[in-house]
Amino acid sequence: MELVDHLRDERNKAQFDVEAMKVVWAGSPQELQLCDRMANLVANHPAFEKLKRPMLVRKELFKNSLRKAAYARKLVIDLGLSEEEAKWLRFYIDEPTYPDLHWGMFIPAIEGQGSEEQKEKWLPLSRNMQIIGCYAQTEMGHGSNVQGLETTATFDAQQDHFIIHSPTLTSTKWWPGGLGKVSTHAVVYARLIVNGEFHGVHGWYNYYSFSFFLYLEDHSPLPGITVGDVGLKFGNGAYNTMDNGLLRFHHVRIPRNQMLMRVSQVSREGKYMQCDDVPRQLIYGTMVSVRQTIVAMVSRTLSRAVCIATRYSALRRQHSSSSLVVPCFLMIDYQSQQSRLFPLLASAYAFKFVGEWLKWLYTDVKQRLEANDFSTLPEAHASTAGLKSLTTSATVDGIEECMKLCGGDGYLVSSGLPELFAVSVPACTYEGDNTVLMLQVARFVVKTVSEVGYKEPLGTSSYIRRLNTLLHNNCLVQTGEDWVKGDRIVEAFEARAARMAVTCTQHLAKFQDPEQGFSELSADLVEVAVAHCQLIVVSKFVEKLAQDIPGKGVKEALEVLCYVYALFLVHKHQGDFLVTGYLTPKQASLANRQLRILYSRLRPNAIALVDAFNHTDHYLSSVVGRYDGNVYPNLYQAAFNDPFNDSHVPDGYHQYIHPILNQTLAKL
Ligand SMILES: CCCCCCCC/C=C\CCCCCCCC(=O)SCCNC(=O)CCNC(=O)[C@H](O)C(C)(C)COP(=O)(O)OP(=O)(O)OC[C@H]1O[C@@H](n2cnc3c(N)ncnc32)[C@H](O)[C@@H]1OP(=O)(O)O
Ligand SMILES: Cc1cc2nc3c(=O)[nH]c(=O)nc-3n(C[C@H](O)[C@H](O)[C@H](O)COP(=O)(O)OP(=O)(O)OC[C@H]3O[C@@H](n4cnc5c(N)ncnc54)[C@H](O)[C@@H]3O)c2cc1C
Repeated sequence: MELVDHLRDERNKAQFDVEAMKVVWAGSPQELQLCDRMANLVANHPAFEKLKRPMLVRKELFKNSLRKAAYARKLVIDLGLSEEEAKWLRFYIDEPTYPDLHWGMFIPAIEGQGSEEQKEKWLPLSRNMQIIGCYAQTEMGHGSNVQGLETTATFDAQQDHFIIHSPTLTSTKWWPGGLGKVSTHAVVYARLIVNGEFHGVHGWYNYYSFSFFLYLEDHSPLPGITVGDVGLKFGNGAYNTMDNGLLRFHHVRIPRNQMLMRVSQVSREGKYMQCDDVPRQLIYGTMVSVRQTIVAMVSRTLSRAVCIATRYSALRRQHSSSSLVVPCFLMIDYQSQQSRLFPLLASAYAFKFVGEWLKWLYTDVKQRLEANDFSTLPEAHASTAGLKSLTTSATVDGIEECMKLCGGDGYLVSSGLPELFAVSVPACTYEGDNTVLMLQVARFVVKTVSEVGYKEPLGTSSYIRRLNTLLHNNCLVQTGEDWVKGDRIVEAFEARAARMAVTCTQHLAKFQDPEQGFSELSADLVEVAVAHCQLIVVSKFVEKLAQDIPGKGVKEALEVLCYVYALFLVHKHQGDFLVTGYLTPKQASLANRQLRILYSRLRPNAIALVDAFNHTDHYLSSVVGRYDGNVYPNLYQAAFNDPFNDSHVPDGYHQYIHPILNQTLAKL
């Protein structure tokens, strides 16, 4: 049967080379080839079917996810896949499961915080999955406030042991992924007590289960340990494939050498030693690593939602305002639809490029940390925390908007959007609540501003070096066209960020107690941090455009996206730009007018731009976002694929509907 491409006319409108854009989106021809191979491996393997997921009850769902993880592991071994390939394989399976935490947090925690000897001993076991680990930091009473953790690790010099204990209910470890049912091991964060003295929170390599090797049938916990799952979470399917767990210790003994000893050590004699040249913040290092990974991945999540909403918008017709009878307008041709959709499309590209940059920054920091150079850690912390916060919040809001952009059909599970929303929304909380992370960025920015004159701002804060110019020179834009110049846009974002940061720093200086000031001004400080982070995203997009980008029309299409992203933000936050005095109302309205012109330039490329994401239909798992655009017959069929339609007479019909119809309710 011949396949009909319902989006062919839209595809023919493209003004750029889609294959070349695919390379830009993927990062390189090699990355494109790798992702394509892994995506198709998953799409073509029946083990990874996922459409029935939302219909399954938790126990079936969980078993199903274990089966998929086991198949994935088998494929990794059978096909001899590299760690990078295995990572993409897991990504395209598209189901949160214990390996995410094992590979994403447990192993990095040992790598970053273990001594050489510890790494030699535990890493091979972990990498071969002879043990499965998780990252147990959060407690029932303490998530954001890591210093407040209550679990204790008391050194017993006589037996050369640590005694791990949960002294209160609120000290129960609460939320760690993979902990509830699967892991055999955990990196546990606890307060160190040596000779009755507290030494802050540290990480311990700990085992809490009898089943050291997975093939043991008995998976009951060790004496003194209570472990379980925290319970059903938001959205059927979604994050319920993960066994987020709870864990309590009752005076559990572990050998002294299971304390992760890179940052500090306890000797056989019970002497606490902090390594002089290693900052304490390194125990937070795993979080920096995962926040970077989240930013590297988040653009794919947003691109998926945008791909679905763009394809459906380019197919579905609605009535024009002049004729309520003839359906003529494609949804995508409504200005109002474009003004909601195109900034999200531009954001997906913007987040991709900032993610690439952050990966570079993190790789550099990691190499420095290995060589005991900690100078760039604060910048890495602020950038990973801020960008994780900015991009996940925008992505989750974006998915919800895409759902609405598809009208009623977006709300159907078969659109793929509700599950995508449910699985993504905890990203605003896990790995650091987004507001708490923005407050960390604000601390960094305010500190940088306060130190001007005696400490040179570096990296992402180097614009603060030009504080005088940014505070006193106002915007030079006179026409709409003036707004589509990279350096002008970056300068506008720099001026806004600098002015907001200086105002907040001045307000803070009025408080005698800086912490009280910080607390009272926290809402403003979050806005300062957002301005700083948006500047990073915009400037990295502009820097990307300065590179050599091959392919017919590719650079031009990216330029439009970059300006859409930036001018959409200028419009959305015009209050900031106006209040700081950088823009006049006339300049702000020119930005908005230019934005509309950019939407019309983006319009013919819209479908090609989402095709360039190279998503398979399996990954999208969306009837309305199908590549071939053959939506309506499949939407109809999907309704009948729902087991609820197996019978015309649902359970309970005879019992509860007949009495109403027969007016025999008294018999109930
Ligand atoms: C939208 C869809 C996206 C999909 C993407 C899919 C990708 C998949 C990838 C992956 C799968 C992941 C699956 C989920 C996994 C979830 C796992 C978890 O959730 S693990 C728990 C995380 N828990 C937190 O994050 C707690 C947050 N709290 C904190 O980090 C701290 O407590 C903090 C920073 C809020 C406060 O720390 P203080 O109490 O020590 O206080 P202060 O004074 O603020 O900090 C002291 C100094 O330390 C620095 N600092 C703080 N954190 C740092 C860090 N991480 N690195 C370096 N320095 C740090 C600060 O800048 C400050 O420095 P100075 O003294 O000013 O120079
Ligand atoms: C799906 C999921 C997976 C997770 N996986 C893991 C894991 O593998 N390992 C692990 O250890 N943990 C994990 N967590 C826990 C997660 O890291 C915490 O939920 C997160 O750090 C936030 O902490 P909290 O839940 O205690 O929120 P809270 O800190 O109680 O925050 C609640 C509210 O208070 C506000 N708030 C808190 N502190 C401040 C402050 N100082 N200033 C201003 N406002 C503040 C926040 O903005 C938020 O609005 C996971 C959580 C989820 C949802």
